[in-house]
Amino acid sequence: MSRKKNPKSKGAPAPATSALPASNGPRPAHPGTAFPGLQAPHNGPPQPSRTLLGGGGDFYDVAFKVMLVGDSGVGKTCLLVRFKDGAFLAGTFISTVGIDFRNKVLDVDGMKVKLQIWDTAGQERFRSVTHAYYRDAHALLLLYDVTNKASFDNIQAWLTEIQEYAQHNVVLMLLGNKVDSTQERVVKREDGEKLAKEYGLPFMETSAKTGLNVDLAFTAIAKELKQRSMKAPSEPRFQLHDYVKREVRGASCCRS
Ligand SMILES: Nc1nc2c(ncn2[C@@H]2O[C@H](COP(=O)(O)OP(=O)(O)OP(=O)(O)O)[C@@H](O)[C@H]2O)c(=O)[nH]1
Ligand SMILES: [Mg+2]
Repeated sequence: MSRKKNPKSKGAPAPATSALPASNGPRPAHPGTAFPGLQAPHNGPPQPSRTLLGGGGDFYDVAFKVMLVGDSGVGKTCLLVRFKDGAFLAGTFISTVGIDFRNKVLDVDGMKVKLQIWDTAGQERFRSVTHAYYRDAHALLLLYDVTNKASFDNIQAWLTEIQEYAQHNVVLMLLGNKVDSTQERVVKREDGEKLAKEYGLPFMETSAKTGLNVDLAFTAIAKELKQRSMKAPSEPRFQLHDYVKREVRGASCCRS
């Protein structure tokens, strides 16, 4: 992934031209066009089609683009790495440059759902790069860091940005990350819940370090997107809020 040492401790900003997808997936000609399985442009309802992606043998029925957004350092890259590889990136914080993505195919109730997950740079100087990608996102995971009050206070600004640049029907979820850091916590779970309720968002606390609720966050998004993509769903409508409330684990719990 395109990662760069935190500029707070090092030199000049990298040029925005480094904001290209990495070679770990298909390289789109334009943002949001890397969906061979999608029949509709941008974020219109994707039509199922069994597709073989690249040489990796990744069959899928339907594909969606999910974006991770939030302040620099909240743990977007770590969350993605935890979900994709089941590992935690400990040690020196290496800030993402521009934008990057990883693919993961999930089995959602018998259907192969491919998530193309875009990991954005939280740093202000890459904001214009990120703006260009919002338009094609089917879902957004908006993160703050429970040990960083400013990242929580900035959620409102992120929501304004999302309102301006994302599709009006984008699936949005609020995540309070780093709940393993109990000593350093400054944002209470209730505060996150209150904010989420105010904006009508599903909410959960996560830890990229322990894996708490990480799979759940992506699975919930995949279920919602899959349901939306089906013209005449045979099963009862998936209720994202109810599902999250039912499945979410507390920070004191050890399950992921
Ligand atoms: N304790 C703890 N540390 C975490 C967690 N997630 C991320 N970190 C640490 O927080 C720092 C920032 O994580 P990143 O994932 O690189 O943050 P980011 O949001 O991608 O930051 P930008 O790329 O600059 O936008 C790193 O030092 C991680 O090790 C977590 O769940 N728990
Ligand atoms: Mg990052």
